[in-house]
Amino acid sequence: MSNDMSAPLLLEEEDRVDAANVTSSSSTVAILGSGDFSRSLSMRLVACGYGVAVGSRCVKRIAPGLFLDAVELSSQEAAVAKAKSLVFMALFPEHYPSLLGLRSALAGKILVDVSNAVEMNSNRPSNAEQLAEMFPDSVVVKGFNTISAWTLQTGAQDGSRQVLLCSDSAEAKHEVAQLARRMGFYPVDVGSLCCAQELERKPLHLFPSWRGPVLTTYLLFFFFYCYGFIRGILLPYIAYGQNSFYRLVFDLVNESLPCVALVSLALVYLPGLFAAWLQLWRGTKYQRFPCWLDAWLLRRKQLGLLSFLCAALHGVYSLCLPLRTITQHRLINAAYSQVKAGVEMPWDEQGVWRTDLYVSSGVLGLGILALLAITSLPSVGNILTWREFTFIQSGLGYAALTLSLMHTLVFGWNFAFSSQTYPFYMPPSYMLAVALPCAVLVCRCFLLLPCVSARLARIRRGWESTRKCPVSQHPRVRVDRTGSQV
Ligand SMILES: NC(=O)C1=CN([C@@H]2O[C@H](COP(=O)(O)OP(=O)(O)OC[C@H]3O[C@@H](n4cnc5c(N)ncnc54)[C@H](OP(=O)(O)O)[C@@H]3O)[C@@H](O)[C@H]2O)C=CC1
Ligand SMILES: [Fe+3]
Repeated sequence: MSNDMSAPLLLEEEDRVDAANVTSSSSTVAILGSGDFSRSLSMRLVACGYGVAVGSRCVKRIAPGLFLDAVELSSQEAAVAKAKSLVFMALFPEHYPSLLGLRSALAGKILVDVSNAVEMNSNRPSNAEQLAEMFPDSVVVKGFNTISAWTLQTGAQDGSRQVLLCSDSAEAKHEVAQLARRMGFYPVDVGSLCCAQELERKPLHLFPSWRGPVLTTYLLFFFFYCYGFIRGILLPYIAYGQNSFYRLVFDLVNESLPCVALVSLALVYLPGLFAAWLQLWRGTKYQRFPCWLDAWLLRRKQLGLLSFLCAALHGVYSLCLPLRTITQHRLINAAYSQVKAGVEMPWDEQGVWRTDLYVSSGVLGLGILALLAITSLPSVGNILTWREFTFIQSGLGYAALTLSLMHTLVFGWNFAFSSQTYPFYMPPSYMLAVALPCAVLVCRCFLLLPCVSARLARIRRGWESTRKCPVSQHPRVRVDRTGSQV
């Protein structure tokens, strides 16, 4: 039995056929404990046609109307006796020892452990393994712990629909999977009971894969905002006494957002380039990447989505520009001055081109980023072939990076022509922000050179292996005694 958490297996469709054979009379399920989880689970089970017997230490204490009428409320012993085979342990693991008296009654039954861990780094065995040790004549299945009582009540329309299951008994797992499927969930087999620890810790994680990307985005924003403030507001104030602190709330945020979007988009493609360079340098793909590179490669989707968020916010901010008092003030003043002086604004052919190029590249870049974000959704990505997915995420991703870079460069160029207002100020953060994307695009172009890309393709197909990984250690290539490949 596998204990590989990285390759969960969706339990087979055949369960559906078995599920259809379940009748309420033959399939009473017992639930020990009469708390929140028990109440929600019993509601769901009754709705799905199961008979339910809830076992409580004191039935009289259960408030009337708390459970559906169809649910049989009884003592723990009576509930266990009514169960055909499944017994849900809807109580906290510290209370498991109080059930030791039911050991013989529970023998041969499947105990479903729904409990969760309370701390991340405990050295103790999982709750499910402890339960299995306490009841050696029963079979323990870990599952349903990642499903909230609320999701159980609403019938899997809200919240996660996956029920992760693990057990040392394939038959027991199959039976619980069948029940989960009938309740409208997707059972996912994650292996044997030694995976229970990982399952129990799952509810303790809060967006684990987003922590690094969110922190990176936040630090980038902080950096660009501070840099823009010092160069664009503080220095002009010190040097020329020019008070432009009003720019802190809108302009500076709107200038920092595209910088963050551009740099984080470059950070999405940078680890792929590092990986390619590393493979070229090592001359083999049969060596693991350093841990930091592995972690970075795994966070590309999150970085890309955050880049899209910043770009979208920049788009919204830019659309709101005409609503600002300062914009209206400047426009009306300029028009008034021109009318007063009797001069007409000359047609600036180059300026028109620049602005159109700037707006158009920005809109196209944002559009492609939106497409990338949509295809990164599992439901959309699942219907694409690997080739289609790579084309969109890599091919179109580089197109989005190029367009965003062009948008920023043209903006800088535009600004250079209107810099009279801020003699000290040329959007400095923009100049910094374009450096990394430029480097990424240049490296990518180098990898596209025919000789380099052909060598990389040979390495990635496993045809080439050089000095860094001796041929004899190569997993796919064997050498005979004379040293030639066979
Ligand atoms: N609530 C949720 O959304 C989720 C809960 N879970 C898990 O489900 C389990 C139950 O959670 P929940 O229903 O919320 O908890 P509650 O506190 O609401 O209910 C716990 C029940 O345990 C029973 N119990 C049995 N023996 C004892 C004892 N010695 N001392 C105290 N109580 C005892 C009690 O029922 P009685 O008095 O009738 O015997 C009590 O109602 C936990 O392990 C939890 O981690 C998992 C996922 C989600
Ligand atoms: Fe812009």
